[in-house]
Amino acid sequence: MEVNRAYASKLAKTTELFLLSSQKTLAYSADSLSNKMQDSNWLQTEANRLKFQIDSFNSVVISDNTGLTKAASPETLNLVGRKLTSAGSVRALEEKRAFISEAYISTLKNLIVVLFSPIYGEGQEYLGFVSGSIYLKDDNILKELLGEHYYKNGSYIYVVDREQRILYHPNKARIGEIVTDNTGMARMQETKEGGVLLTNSQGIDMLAGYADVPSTGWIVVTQSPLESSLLPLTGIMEQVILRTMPLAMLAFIFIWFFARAISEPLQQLADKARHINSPNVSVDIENINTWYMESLKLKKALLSGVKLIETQIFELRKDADTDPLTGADNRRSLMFRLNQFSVSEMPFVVLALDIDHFKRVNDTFGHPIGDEVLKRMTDIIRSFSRANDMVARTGGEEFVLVLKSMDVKNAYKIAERLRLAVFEEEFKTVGHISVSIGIAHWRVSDSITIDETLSLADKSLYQAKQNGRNQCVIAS
Ligand SMILES: Nc1nc2c(ncn2[C@@H]2O[C@H](COP(=O)(O)OP(=O)(O)OP(=O)(O)O)[C@@H](O)[C@H]2O)c(=O)[nH]1
Repeated sequence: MEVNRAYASKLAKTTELFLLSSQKTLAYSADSLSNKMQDSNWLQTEANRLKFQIDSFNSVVISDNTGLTKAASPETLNLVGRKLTSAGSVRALEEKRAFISEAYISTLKNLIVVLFSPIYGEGQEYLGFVSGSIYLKDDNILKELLGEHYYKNGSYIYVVDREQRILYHPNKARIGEIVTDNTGMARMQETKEGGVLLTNSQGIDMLAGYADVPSTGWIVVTQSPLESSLLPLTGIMEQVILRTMPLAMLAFIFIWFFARAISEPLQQLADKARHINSPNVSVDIENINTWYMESLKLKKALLSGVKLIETQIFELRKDADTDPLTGADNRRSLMFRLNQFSVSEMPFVVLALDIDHFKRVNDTFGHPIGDEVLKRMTDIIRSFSRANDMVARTGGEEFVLVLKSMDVKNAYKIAERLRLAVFEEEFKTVGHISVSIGIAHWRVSDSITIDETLSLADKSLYQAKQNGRNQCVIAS
């Protein structure tokens, strides 16, 4: 755009110079004719000189103050003796001063621009004018200057006057046309010189540079298609992309690896956080490779969270499985373990134990003392259990001792020893008490359920109570 502006500016200045010097030539000639208006030979010679000495004008006319042609060159125009009625001539006679006309259609039907210079006599009386016409469509210096430019990339030059009439254009047919559909025209008329991105009458985007010719108000426009201006850039862009591609790929791969290395421990930690209740989650978290400080901090936070949860779960589980007074397992826990034994076909013996006349203990010594008896009783029963056996409190003063992998005979011996141990115990405040024990055996070969086994043990216990208490009874 700037290149176009500079070129348009140069052309506009050259045009201005040409017009001013042409006008000076006419003015000088007009001066020399002040006392020669009656000499038609002289006038014709002068007209020929102006026409043929330089190529500024396509025709030269010398008129008197009535518009009558006194001399015209080339003579083939046959204007001598004819009255001039064209717009320029009428204006020249009226204004009696030097000026450059707007473009108009001449008497001879040419599209012309005419330079007028008045002729004054020695007493300053108006005698007529000398005019030089430039035919916009024919050859002349101005056409050489403005009309002929050859570009390969679709650039071209045109000139418009104040009325936006085209004076020069590579397409001759358009000369004389008024431009109406050029989006940059208003701006050009307004600012006189500059650059503008416009859409021309063919709808093509153009980068235009423009400059005005001050003496005529013409605007010289040099414009190039936007697309052809950007075309080299596209090539450069392609080259830049091609050359930077390997580096960009390398950078991309590096970033990808690095991002993966960063995200991997986070991903794994998030995965473990999602399955926080799975077994061994702490070990899994511990094994995650947290190679940078932030992930390490996250791992530690997660581990302490897991530990807290595990502790709480352990506490809750313990609460759910144990009897709060004695710390023995409760009925829920008992059933769970017995079912486990049954599934794994592990034989066991159930001792259902009930304190005799416990109501009396409570009634005599009070409930808190009764509680102490229950706790001590638990300890005694526990002292008869082995590592994988189980002590459960199943009711107020009822207990169950489960003896794993044992036959009834041995179980009975243990039950008897337990009963005696209780009987011999000196309970604090209370003194001696006794227990009754019902014994039931479970084997997979007997095909009885856990509930049936417990029920059998209860029945035997009931039998022991019926038989007078402080004794052991084996289920039949
Ligand atoms: N101190 C205390 N007493 C309890 C608890 N749970 C139940 N008991 C009492 O245990 C007693 C059970 O009485 P009973 O079922 O009549 O049986 P018993 O007096 O032991 O008589 P037999 O079993 O027939 O020998 C009741 O007095 C209950 O209040 C407890 O947690 N603490």
